[in-house]
Amino acid sequence: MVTTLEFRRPGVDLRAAEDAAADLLEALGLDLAHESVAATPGRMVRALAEMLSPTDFEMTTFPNDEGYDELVLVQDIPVRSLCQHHVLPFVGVAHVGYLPGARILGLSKLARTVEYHSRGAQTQERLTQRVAEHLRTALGAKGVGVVIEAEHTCMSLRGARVPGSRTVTSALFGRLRDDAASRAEFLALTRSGR
Ligand SMILES: Nc1nc2c(ncn2[C@@H]2O[C@H](COP(=O)(O)OP(=O)(O)OP(=O)(O)O)[C@@H](O)[C@H]2O)c(=O)[nH]1
Ligand SMILES: [Zn+2]
Repeated sequence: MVTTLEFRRPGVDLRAAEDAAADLLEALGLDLAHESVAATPGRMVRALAEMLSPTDFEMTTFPNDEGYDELVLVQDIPVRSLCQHHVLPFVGVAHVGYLPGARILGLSKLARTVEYHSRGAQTQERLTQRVAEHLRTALGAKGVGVVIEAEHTCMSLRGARVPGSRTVTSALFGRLRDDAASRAEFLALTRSGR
């Protein structure tokens, strides 16, 4: 099981959210009287609730019987999250790696950890740190590294309007932070798609 996310109150009231969404859209000048948009506040709330609700999972690990001591890296894990300032999506990829200790992690759990922490409204910086911290705590690895590259729609679709710009963040622990060769190898592998 995984830890509770920060910046989140317990309890979701979908009914209250739907009423508020209808008020919001009408206050912004949308006419919800027409049949084709009458259900829009409910859809909007369900879509947001889905993006804000993480799903728990088991962090399956296995004994590192062969003593594998090189980098394990999963590249291009999709990231979809919401920025906490505008509640607009930011979308991109994560590259997540670790140097195993006594145990290795089920590979899908790297992607599940990213997905778990992506559900919410946050900064990209905090998302990157949360994924790395989660893996560090759960795995007892000798090193953990996370790089996220994402486009923030609050920056590309409105405001500064800079489509195609990517924000790159990283969080490194242990040997991937402190050992120059391991750090360089990890960062070089995460740059291969850029
Ligand atoms: N550090 C950080 N900033 C973010 C993230 N997502 C959005 N922001 C920024 O949050 C800031 C909010 O700035 P404000 O000036 O309060 O909001 P705004 O008037 O909508 O700003 P503009 O986006 O520049 O139009 C903006 O600069 C966004 O680009 C993120 O993940 N990390
Ligand atoms: Zn934003």
